[in-house]
Amino acid sequence: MQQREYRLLVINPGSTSTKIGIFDDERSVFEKTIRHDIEKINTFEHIIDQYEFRKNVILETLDHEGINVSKLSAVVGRGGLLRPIEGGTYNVNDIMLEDLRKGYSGEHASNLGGIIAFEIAQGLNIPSYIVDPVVVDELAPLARVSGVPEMERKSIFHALNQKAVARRVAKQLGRPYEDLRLIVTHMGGGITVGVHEQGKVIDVNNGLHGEGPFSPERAGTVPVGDLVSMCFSGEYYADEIMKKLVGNAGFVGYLGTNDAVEVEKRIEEGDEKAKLVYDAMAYQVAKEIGAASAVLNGKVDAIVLTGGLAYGKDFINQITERIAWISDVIVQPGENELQALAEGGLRVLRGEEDAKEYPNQPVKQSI
Ligand SMILES: Nc1ncnc2c1ncn2[C@@H]1O[C@H](COP(=O)(O)OP(=O)(O)O)[C@@H](O)[C@H]1O
Ligand SMILES: CCCC(=O)OP(=O)(O)O
Repeated sequence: MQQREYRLLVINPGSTSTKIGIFDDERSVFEKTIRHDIEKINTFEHIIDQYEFRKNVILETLDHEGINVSKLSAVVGRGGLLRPIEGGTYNVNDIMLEDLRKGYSGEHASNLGGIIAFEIAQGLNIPSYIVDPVVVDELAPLARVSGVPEMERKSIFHALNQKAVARRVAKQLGRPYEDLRLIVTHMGGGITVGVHEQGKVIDVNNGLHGEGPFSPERAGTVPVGDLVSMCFSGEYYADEIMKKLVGNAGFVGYLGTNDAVEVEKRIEEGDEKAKLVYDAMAYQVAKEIGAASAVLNGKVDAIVLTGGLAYGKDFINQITERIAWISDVIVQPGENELQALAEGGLRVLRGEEDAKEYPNQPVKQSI
């Protein structure tokens, strides 16, 4: 049996699931995806209200598996809607906890990653970290301009998995990530299409607050005039509109489920509405990839399709049919987030990298 140096608990709260893993150094010894029903998630008014529920689910799962947390060296969580920052591994500190609790840049399940990691680690007197949070911001100045002076485009995306998968693909292609021009499309509860150039994500749709394709639970880009009318119809409070767009749109809005497997089952049973919505999501993803290819002047080394939805064969076929003319399409279903979290923590534990202190140098705005 190989001797381990470090044992890490890694925690990845997504919009539709909580994923956890135990890593002995780089080696995964336990992984579990705990899926959450939309009905259960909808019983909580705010993301922070899910704290006890998600933490208990994690602790119960570990207990059930007979995993003794007292042997851990560190806890690493996926982080959250903080201020825009550069990528890397960050210590969970007080300012970060405050920003995660209030949702500095909005509400998303990943806000809970740092908070739960901190709570578990504190009880054990070990460090807690977050790695490449969803607010990693490497946008080019051109990509920041929205067209409305009061609004700047923001970088909110699956930074952790997009970077991890891009590096994995670079390895497969035998080239440095920094030399490649990639379009990485993560398709999970949210969908983000990132333009990777010289090792940076220079443009990406804001996967949370209404940009890009609709997703299992989010609206993506919507007709703006109609949205303004809805906001001022007198029928909704602001937080109701936000929940409609983020959480209750996409599959959930049209079909009442965030589960693509369930949608595929309905299609097989002849449900035409399910088919139209599923096909429309594939269509919108392909359209966004087409737009991303224009950012790179059509010179694209590879298009990568990843995330839970990439397991859907028909979904991937539909997207590929529309984009294969642009470049090679590489499908990497699922995600590499647990491994990426573990590796980010290990780099710091081994002294290969210093943990960054939040909020170190917030990213500059362009105008
Ligand atoms: N085998 C599969 N075939 C099709 N879709 C799948 C499959 N497995 C998971 N999915 C879908 O992927 C989506 C979740 O993706 P995931 O990346 O796990 O999301 P998140 O991390 O945002 O919770 C769900 O809609 C789920 O139904
Ligand atoms: C907030 C962008 C990242 C995201 O959408 O994550 P999930 O797909 O896990 O909800």
